[in-house]
Amino acid sequence: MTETSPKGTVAYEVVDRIAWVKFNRPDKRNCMSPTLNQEMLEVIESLEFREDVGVLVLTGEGTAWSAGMDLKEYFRENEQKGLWATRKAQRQAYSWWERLRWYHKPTIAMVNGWCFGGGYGPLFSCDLAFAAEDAQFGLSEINWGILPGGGASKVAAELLSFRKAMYHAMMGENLTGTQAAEWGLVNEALPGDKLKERVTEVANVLLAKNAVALKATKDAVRRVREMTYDNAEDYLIRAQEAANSFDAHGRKEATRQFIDEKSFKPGLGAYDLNKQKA
Ligand SMILES: CC(C)(COP(=O)(O)OP(=O)(O)OC[C@H]1O[C@@H](n2cnc3c(N)ncnc32)[C@H](O)[C@@H]1OP(=O)(O)O)[C@@H](O)C(=O)NCCC(=O)NCCSC(=O)/C=C/c1ccc(O)cc1
Repeated sequence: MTETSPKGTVAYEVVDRIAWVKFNRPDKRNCMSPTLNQEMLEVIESLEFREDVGVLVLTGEGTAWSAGMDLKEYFRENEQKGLWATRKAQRQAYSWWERLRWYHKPTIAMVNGWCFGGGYGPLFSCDLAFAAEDAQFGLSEINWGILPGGGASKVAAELLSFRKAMYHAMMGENLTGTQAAEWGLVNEALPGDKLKERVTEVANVLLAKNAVALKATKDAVRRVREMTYDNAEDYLIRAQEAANSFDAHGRKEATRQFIDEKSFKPGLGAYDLNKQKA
């Protein structure tokens, strides 16, 4: 059953351990107002540690994923109120993107349509991203006279080559979902009517993996990007040991199924979570 946040800017439902969370301002192409940012934080926080949630998918109602920041409510109205209001609105936006970057469960962006500017923040926050072939991605900031702020330039520089990031940020041209996949902004592009099926398939693969190891893995990939090789090696030893203290049995059970029972090969798939011996 679909539920909505109190002011209706976010819709969500949990089906078979997948939380489908939607930007829900289709009339405004799901642009992010301060209300949406506040409500999105509350919704994702409420889902994060629910036992019936194993994966979160972020998508959009209607023709847009998100048309970026709300130029009226996020920018103009806050600028009129003063710096305090601008800073507050920034904190509201950045805090849910940050929360999502380090989310306890795996996260997937399912980009169904328009994705502009500020939308690159949550796009990067999600661990994986799948787009409709005809979705449109753009750093449109240059087209209305600002730089790609709110992390958008950083996302372009993180996910694209230097030349492509420059072109994308400076030219104000859009990429289709297909091009976004070729450029590395998203993992894959699919026909719109196949998008949900593929995302569900990916989510189900993740649901069958060891959840403690998945959280450690997604954090590790984000953290090591900024480390030297030696620091990464050290961090990964510690992260592995910390993960083991939360899940002492998983690795031992997987080893048992591989070495003793010979019922699976780690190189070819995940061990059976349901077989754990007492
Ligand atoms: C191509 C779009 C996405 C769709 O076109 P459409 O399907 O023909 O729809 P409409 O343009 O008719 O839009 C429907 C409604 O949604 C509204 N809308 C549609 N995007 C918007 C919108 N970003 N705002 C505020 N109303 C909108 C639009 O004004 C209109 O409102 P209304 O006339 O009342 O029905 C078009 O709406 C459009 O170009 N939108 C603007 C995209 C855009 O440049 N986004 C902003 C990028 S910049 C950014 O995000 C900044 C990041 C940032 C982050 C943090 C920071 O601290 C600093 C910076």
